[in-house]
Amino acid sequence: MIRVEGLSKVFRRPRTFSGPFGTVRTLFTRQYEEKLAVDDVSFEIDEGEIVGYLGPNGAGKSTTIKMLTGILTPTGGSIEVNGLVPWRERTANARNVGVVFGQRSQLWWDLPLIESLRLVGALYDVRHFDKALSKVREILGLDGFLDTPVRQLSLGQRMRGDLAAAVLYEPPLLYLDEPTVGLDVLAKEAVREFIVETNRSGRTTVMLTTHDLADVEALCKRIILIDHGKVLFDGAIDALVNQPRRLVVELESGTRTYDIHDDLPGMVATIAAEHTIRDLSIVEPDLESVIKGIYAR
Ligand SMILES: Nc1ncnc2c1ncn2[C@@H]1O[C@H](COP(=O)(O)OP(=O)(O)OP(=O)(O)O)[C@@H](O)[C@H]1O
Repeated sequence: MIRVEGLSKVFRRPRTFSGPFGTVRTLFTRQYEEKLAVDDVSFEIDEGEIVGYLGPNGAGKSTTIKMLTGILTPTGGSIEVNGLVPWRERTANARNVGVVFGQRSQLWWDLPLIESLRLVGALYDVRHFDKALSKVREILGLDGFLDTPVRQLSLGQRMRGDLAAAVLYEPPLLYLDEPTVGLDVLAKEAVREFIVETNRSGRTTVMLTTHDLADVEALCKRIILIDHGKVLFDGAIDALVNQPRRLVVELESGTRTYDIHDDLPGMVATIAAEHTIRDLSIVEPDLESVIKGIYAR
């Protein structure tokens, strides 16, 4: 479904100067600095998968997604989405993908939600609009606010409207960039349920970017972790979390950690024979600490 190989993106921006006459220098020197936002990234995503594409702020996630949608042209490497090269066949590619950017709406701000959805329907040539709408309005619970202008919607309502617009034309692939950002727990739950249902009923492939690891635990079997534009991990979450528990001991010389395999009392006895143990604790491998550990490597 998605094949990415050796993908890179370099942004070139004018070098800015601070201090007295900084603005004038910026305007006249014409020096540029380069930022390698995505650096030799490769992965494949199969039909029907839900993959979490995770990384700290500035890691290169949105830049990758923008290249996958065709908004940005890569500096190097190749991308194929459903047999198409996104930036060359941008319109055809757009029909294959639904996109939600949680931080900003794709809807028309001044139009009532229903009008925005009608426009999406017309743009994407949705033949049986009423049928398509009735499917999403029920599952996303749009009824109370279909006639409200988008600018007056609460964040949770707006997100549901954006999700509706993204799936109205039944694309086989969804890119969701922080779809639960800023939502309360119930609204997050509703969005997650919608994603699961869309993936299950239509075999829709989902690539999800989020900082909320509860989203990841609820939705993804596989994650791709990136930082500084590079892939640090690509694999099953189970493999990450099914790591041994860790024993953390406070010794006089400082803190040490050990993987716990089987004989915990024996391990403690061995350590105690050589050191004075001040305190000890056992740490379960949760996703957050495992991911933090990978970033820190
Ligand atoms: N249009 C641009 N021009 C110059 N630099 C850019 C541009 N867009 C992104 N960058 C830089 O590229 C890097 C990657 O940015 P990107 O938005 O892909 O990160 P991200 O992983 O999505 O981060 P976040 O979690 O904060 O959204 C950052 O250092 C960012 O400043």
